[in-house]
Amino acid sequence: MIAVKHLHKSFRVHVRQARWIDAVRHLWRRQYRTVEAVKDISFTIETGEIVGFLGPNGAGKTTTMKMLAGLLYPTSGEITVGGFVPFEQKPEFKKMMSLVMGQKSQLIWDIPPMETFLVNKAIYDIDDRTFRRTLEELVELLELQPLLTKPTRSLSLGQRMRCELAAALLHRPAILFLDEPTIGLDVHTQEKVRRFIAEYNREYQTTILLTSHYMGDVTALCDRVMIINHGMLIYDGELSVLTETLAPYKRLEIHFPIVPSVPWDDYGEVVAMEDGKVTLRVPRDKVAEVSAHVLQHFHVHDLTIQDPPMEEVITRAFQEGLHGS
Ligand SMILES: Nc1ncnc2c1ncn2[C@@H]1O[C@H](COP(=O)(O)OP(=O)(O)OP(=O)(O)O)[C@@H](O)[C@H]1O
Repeated sequence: MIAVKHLHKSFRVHVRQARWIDAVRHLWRRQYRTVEAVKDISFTIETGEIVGFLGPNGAGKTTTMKMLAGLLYPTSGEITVGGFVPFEQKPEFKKMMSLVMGQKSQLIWDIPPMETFLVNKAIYDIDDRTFRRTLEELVELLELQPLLTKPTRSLSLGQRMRCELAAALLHRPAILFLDEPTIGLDVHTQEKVRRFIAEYNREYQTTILLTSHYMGDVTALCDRVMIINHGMLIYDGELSVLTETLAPYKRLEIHFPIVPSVPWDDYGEVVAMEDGKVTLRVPRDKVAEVSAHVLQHFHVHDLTIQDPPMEEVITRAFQEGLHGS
């Protein structure tokens, strides 16, 4: 569905002078430098996949997404999305994809969302029946009924994002680029948006590329992740493999009425010792044995086994400079 080969994008940026005298001198002779935002990345994404696109700030995620959506022209390399070359901006291409940016609204600010939906209906040439049916379904899934006729500017961030998603999906795109769709939303709304994306993908086999700084989005939605750092793809593979390779341990949280006074270091690395709770980092191959031992020898209220926090795994990926699999 999406194929990217040796993609590069560099920007020519004006160098600002720190001293005013240099700034004046360079008014006539501006200095430029080249920022290589994306350096030789290649990947393919199959129909129906949800792929997480991760990386620190400035890594090149948005630049890549904009090239995939046809908003930026690559410096070199090839992109095909659903058989189209995005920057040619063919009307058929625009009808098959949508780009949602958490930081940028496509809703018209001064009018209610319903009016933007009607504008999109005209732009995408959606017939009345299909429009009504699709809108009905999106209104129900995203709980939009009370929002449809309120001015967009009066909506909360979460309400607006739900309307953004509806606006982006009215023409039933086969491909969805989601750039930080949950940014700034409260935990409850993040959860709602996530559930919606998962359901929508299941129902329509929509191909989704998602960037997010919230690991909850990634763990809930993506089996596969691509990690980009300094414009280069450093990992492309299963999220679970990444976790197992970079964090070959699990977290054991054990709750007691009173924490027994024993050398917990013998069981694993002690991450935290709190009132009534011990958190251990235990190698994956020792987890079953340690858990069984603890349950057998102590009065335990509760014991949970968790994967290490995703933030930790991703940070390690950047530090260890992984190479694409
Ligand atoms: N229009 C532009 N002109 C000049 N430089 C740009 C432009 N757009 C992006 N860049 C630069 O390209 C690099 C990659 O930026 P990009 O926005 O793609 O990163 P990102 O991974 O999306 O970061 P974030 O998570 O902060 O959104 C950065 O160094 C950025 O400053």
